[in-house]
Amino acid sequence: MAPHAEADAGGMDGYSLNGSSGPTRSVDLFTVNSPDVTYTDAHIKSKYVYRTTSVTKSPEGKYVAKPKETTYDFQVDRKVGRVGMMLVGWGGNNGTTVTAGILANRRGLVWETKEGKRAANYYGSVMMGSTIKLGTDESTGEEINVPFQSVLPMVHPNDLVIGGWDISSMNVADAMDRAKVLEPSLKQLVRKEMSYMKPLPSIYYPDFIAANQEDRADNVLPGSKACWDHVEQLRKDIRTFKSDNLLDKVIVLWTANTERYADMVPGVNDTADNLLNAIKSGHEEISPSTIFSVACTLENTPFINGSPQNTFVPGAVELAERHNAFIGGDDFKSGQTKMKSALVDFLINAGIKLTSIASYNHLGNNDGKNLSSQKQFRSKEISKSNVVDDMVAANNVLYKDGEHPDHCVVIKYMPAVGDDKRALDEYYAEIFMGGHQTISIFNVCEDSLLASPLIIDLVLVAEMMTRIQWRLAGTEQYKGFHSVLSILSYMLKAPLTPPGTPVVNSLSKQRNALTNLFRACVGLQPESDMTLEHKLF
Ligand SMILES: NC(=O)c1ccc[n+]([C@@H]2O[C@H](COP(=O)([O-])OP(=O)(O)OC[C@H]3O[C@@H](n4cnc5c(N)ncnc54)[C@H](O)[C@@H]3O)[C@@H](O)[C@H]2O)c1
Ligand SMILES: O=P([O-])([O-])O[C@@H]1[C@@H](O)[C@H](O)[C@@H](O)[C@H](O)[C@@H]1O
Repeated sequence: MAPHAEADAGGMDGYSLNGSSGPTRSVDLFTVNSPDVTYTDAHIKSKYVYRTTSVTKSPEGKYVAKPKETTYDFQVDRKVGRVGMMLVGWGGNNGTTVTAGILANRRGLVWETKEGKRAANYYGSVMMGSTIKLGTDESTGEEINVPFQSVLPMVHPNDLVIGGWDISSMNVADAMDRAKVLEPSLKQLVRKEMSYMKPLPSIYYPDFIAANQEDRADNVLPGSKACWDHVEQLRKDIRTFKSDNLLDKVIVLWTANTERYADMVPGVNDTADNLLNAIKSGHEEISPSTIFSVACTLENTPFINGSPQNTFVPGAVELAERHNAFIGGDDFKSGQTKMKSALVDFLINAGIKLTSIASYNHLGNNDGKNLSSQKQFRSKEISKSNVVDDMVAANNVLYKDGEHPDHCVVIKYMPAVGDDKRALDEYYAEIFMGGHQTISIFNVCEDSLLASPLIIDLVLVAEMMTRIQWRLAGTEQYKGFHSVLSILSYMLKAPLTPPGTPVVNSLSKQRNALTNLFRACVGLQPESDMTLEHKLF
């Protein structure tokens, strides 16, 4: 097996060497009994009536709301196949942590901590750790909830074959030590397997990440700016990883350092053809993450950006659309911002006028070190700041056009705290009759233990989307979803959406979109939570 690929995990799938077992594989937990749903060995086929409300404005300025129905046919490929996950930045805190976590779950490991035994789990993964309401028990009326991962035939994270790249040559076990995230008692149980895992050399363009990262860069391909050889090498790496591990498909995910924003340069990154030509001519404004995006698109391999930089320049999006390749991003929504997108949703939808948000955090990991450089911080400041825009704009009762809460984002690098990020937030709001409400939050968490489950969710949902097709009822041709996977938004701070479509940051709306798409694929209507059955009798 190729050295960079995951060494033989040693453990057996789904069984434990220590008596516990990881999350069950909730396959075939339920079927839908409906004339609109057909199950074959190969597919789940559903007919779905999508109901929306279209609004127009009358000459008198009144809104006119009109119910609208569109009927779609969905088709889900039930064959999961062998799936690979290639991480860019595999040797980082997130990369090593998610790798150790998957190995520990695969083997159902249990380890000692000062608070006693701990068992492997997938807490923090919405797919593996949460449920959705299936319906109501016909006889008792109680809610029936099922694991999110059971709604559609998804790849189980325990089965992911892991590989990737890093500009640091350190093997993934030693890099796990460097990350200082996991308990020594756990690390010793996965160390041997991870010591065989060696990141592939990557592309390193110093100008895009902090200068303080240079001392890690001992595993780099020749060339310090864009060149076509880099695209071809990454494509070859993906093909080799796929063939060496007998994979049916690979998902590539960027969890490498935050890059500075790339300038938008007409004639360079504004169109697909210009971008391809700019790479061939070695233009200095093409970032490593955009090179990865182009390479993945040309290999028809989904590429997800877990960092805040503008990887998906217009040319990269157009290229993905041209090749019907999937892309998604940006920036894992892990802790402080996830909380913000829920709290702001609650406050504003409760009619409370949020007037200022002060978001401060400090952390001492390598991500924090990279973000201590202004240009890289600016990328993060943008993704952390825009998360309230849609919720504010949706409430014209509280906010006049253009009015919005004050919002500041501060990130400081404090080596002493390592990966244990401290997030301090103050939310200040106007309430009834001139009153004020101040909400202060102090949130301490190992940043990588929040981000790693999101990596799993992003890979699982992106892989699932490669097996879902749709057509308008009555037409012949099924096709895939738009190249830009906005359905991934729940896991991301700055959701990338198809050009010209709105960005939704509200955490509840994002989760509803994910839930209801999965329900639609098995012919179920959205859960309205009206529970009329408990009100009309
Ligand atoms: N909670 C979180 O951890 C969180 C949340 C949101 C976003 N992020 C983002 O995820 C990314 C990774 O976070 P982390 O804590 O793992 O950081 P990290 O610094 O520990 O890991 C990044 C890794 O990327 C490698 N790298 C840098 N440039 C590379 C390149 N061109 N090719 C391949 N490897 C490269 C580095 O050597 C390092 O090992 C950062 O951009 C961070 O902002 C993290
Ligand atoms: O917790 P969150 O708001 O999603 O975002 C985190 C920031 O608070 C932190 O400063 C940064 O280093 C992480 O990469 C991550 O982006």
